[in-house]
Amino acid sequence: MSVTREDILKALSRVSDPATGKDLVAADMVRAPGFDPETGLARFILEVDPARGKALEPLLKAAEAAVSALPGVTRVSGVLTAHGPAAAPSAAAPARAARPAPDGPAPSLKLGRHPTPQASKKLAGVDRILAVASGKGGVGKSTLSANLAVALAAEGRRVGLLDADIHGPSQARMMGVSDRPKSDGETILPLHAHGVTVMSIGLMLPEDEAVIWRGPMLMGALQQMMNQVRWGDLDVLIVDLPPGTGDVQLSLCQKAEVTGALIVSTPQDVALLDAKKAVAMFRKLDAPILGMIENMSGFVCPHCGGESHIFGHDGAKEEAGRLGLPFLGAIPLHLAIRVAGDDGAPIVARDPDGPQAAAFRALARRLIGEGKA
Ligand SMILES: Nc1ncnc2c1ncn2[C@@H]1O[C@H](COP(=O)(O)OP(=O)(O)OP(=O)(O)O)[C@@H](O)[C@H]1O
Repeated sequence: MSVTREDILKALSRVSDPATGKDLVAADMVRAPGFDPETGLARFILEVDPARGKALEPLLKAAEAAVSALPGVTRVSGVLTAHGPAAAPSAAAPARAARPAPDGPAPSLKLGRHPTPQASKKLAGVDRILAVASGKGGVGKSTLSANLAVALAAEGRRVGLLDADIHGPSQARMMGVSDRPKSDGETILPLHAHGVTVMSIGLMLPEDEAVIWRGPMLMGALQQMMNQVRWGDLDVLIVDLPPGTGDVQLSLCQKAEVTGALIVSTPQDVALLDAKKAVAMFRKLDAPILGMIENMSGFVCPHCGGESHIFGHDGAKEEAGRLGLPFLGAIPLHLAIRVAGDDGAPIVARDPDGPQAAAFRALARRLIGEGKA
């Protein structure tokens, strides 16, 4: 039996928000109701005040129960999404250790709106946009993005680094920036570290605010980070993407002209399987893929200097060959790389001529040599 949009709205109009006494439809909280007759899945989004966050979980449950009672619905997926301006962090919401505490009130810019139409996919003043992506989390995307940014800057390029990993931003920690970016209400002034212009959504929002963002909210936030940050003239803007093949990746390719994607993977089969999905996504979105990079390629013992291949060896190189992509290099797994990133000075900044920086610097020189960065 098919369920219509109106059926879902009718069910949701029988659920009231206890805070206002209004039903969800009358309160204009319902977005994107939909039904998939093949799977029996009904979907909807509730757009809510971010300040109420988790307190609205029972309301979401009640809304899902109302929709699941409709004949023909076998599963329900309701999502809470936030609207409204970013608030300053509250004492009740301590920042995660990985995120430095911003030192002032949030800029008055309203982050977290739905995407708006834009005339062009070109970012004024920005020559190239490189997307750093991976299918799987934790493979070293952020480490590569930060070190590549610093390495390109060391070669004299004008480089921006945008942390678009909205649910797990780490560039503020890796690049060692903690000040709250300033804003004139129209534009956001980015920060600068190690010769790179840096911006992270993690510097703009209290941690518990973006976690409930989905779909259009993520897209809107990314669009604002691209267009409202005063990047200045850049040879290259590196975008550190979240892991996977979700809304942020899609939105970046739809809203901006990605000149090249770099796919990071460890040599393990599971990571490579996910990397293949990322490659397929960029191909579908017509974004050029510059190649694959193998991170954590071999473990270099800090004591004896010997190398062991904990996660296997050459997996990404072989996969790149199978996919018809260039293999752009292997980064060793080394304690110094992790420690430098945790300390806010990527290894290329901390020890530019050392052996661990070499692979990142070679990648930067190769991309410049090929006119890609
Ligand atoms: N080559 C390396 N040698 C040593 N440690 C590394 C290396 N690459 C990454 N790491 C460490 O592994 C952890 C995960 O790396 P990173 O945050 O860069 O991955 P990610 O793919 O961006 O993760 P996420 O999916 O959370 O965004 C970090 O602690 C980082 O310091």
